[in-house]
Amino acid sequence: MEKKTKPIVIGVTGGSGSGKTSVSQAIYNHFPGRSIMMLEQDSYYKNQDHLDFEERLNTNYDHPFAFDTDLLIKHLFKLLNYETIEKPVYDYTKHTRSNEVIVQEPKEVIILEGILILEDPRLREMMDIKVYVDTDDDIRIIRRIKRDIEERARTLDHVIEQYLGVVKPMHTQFIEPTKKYADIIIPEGGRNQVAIDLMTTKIDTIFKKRSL
Ligand SMILES: Nc1ncnc2c1ncn2[C@@H]1O[C@H](COP(=O)(O)OP(=O)(O)O)[C@@H](O)[C@H]1O
Ligand SMILES: O=c1ccn([C@@H]2O[C@H](COP(=O)(O)O)[C@@H](O)[C@H]2O)c(=O)[nH]1
Repeated sequence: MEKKTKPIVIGVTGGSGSGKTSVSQAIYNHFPGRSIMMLEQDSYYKNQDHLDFEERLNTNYDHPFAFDTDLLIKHLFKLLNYETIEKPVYDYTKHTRSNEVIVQEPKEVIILEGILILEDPRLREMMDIKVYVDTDDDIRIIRRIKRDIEERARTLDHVIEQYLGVVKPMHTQFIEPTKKYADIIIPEGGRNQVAIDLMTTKIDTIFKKRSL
């Protein structure tokens, strides 16, 4: 009996501020109206409704324990089985899940993006292509300061304290070491058009093979 095809999972990882969201968006935007979707690991940060705001501020968001990885894996399995999921929505300003969910229909190509997606062997096992966006630490912190103040309602002092206390050491301990699992390493994220073209060409081939 012919083996049924399953959706393709492309994992895109890298440190905070490396440009992995920009790379993933650029790939996704190349295929308007096609069977492709984004799945952000950030959506699977654990619910923290039981903690007060001060405690949430002190959570280590760069440790694998911060994520509800079981739920992410469950949803990924459903998508690979062509089932619809209800994706959680994370609110960075409140440091917890919002009450909303996004109904996400299955697609042929899934771009899974996040800082620690290559850290869990179960997730690695589910990916067909693994990409690591490799950007210097100084560039990443500059981007993070700008983004966290403008978009995530943080103060400069908080961003610096969090970076030195948690983000940097967790990056060294958990994120950087996952580079060895990558099939492709993209230097300097967002604007590496050559790398984005290579990825979109590969996805085009997948669509053609599936007559999509
Ligand atoms: N190549 C780039 N040059 C300049 N700014 C960039 C570049 N790539 C991303 N950015 C900016 O840096 C910030 C972080 O990028 P993002 O793609 O969200 O990174 P990540 O998802 O890895 O945290 C965003 O504000 C984004 O617009
Ligand atoms: O409530 C939260 C949740 C996450 N963070 C930080 O976000 C980054 C991951 O997002 P990127 O888009 O990859 O930067 C992670 O480093 C956490 O520290 C947070 O500050 N608060």
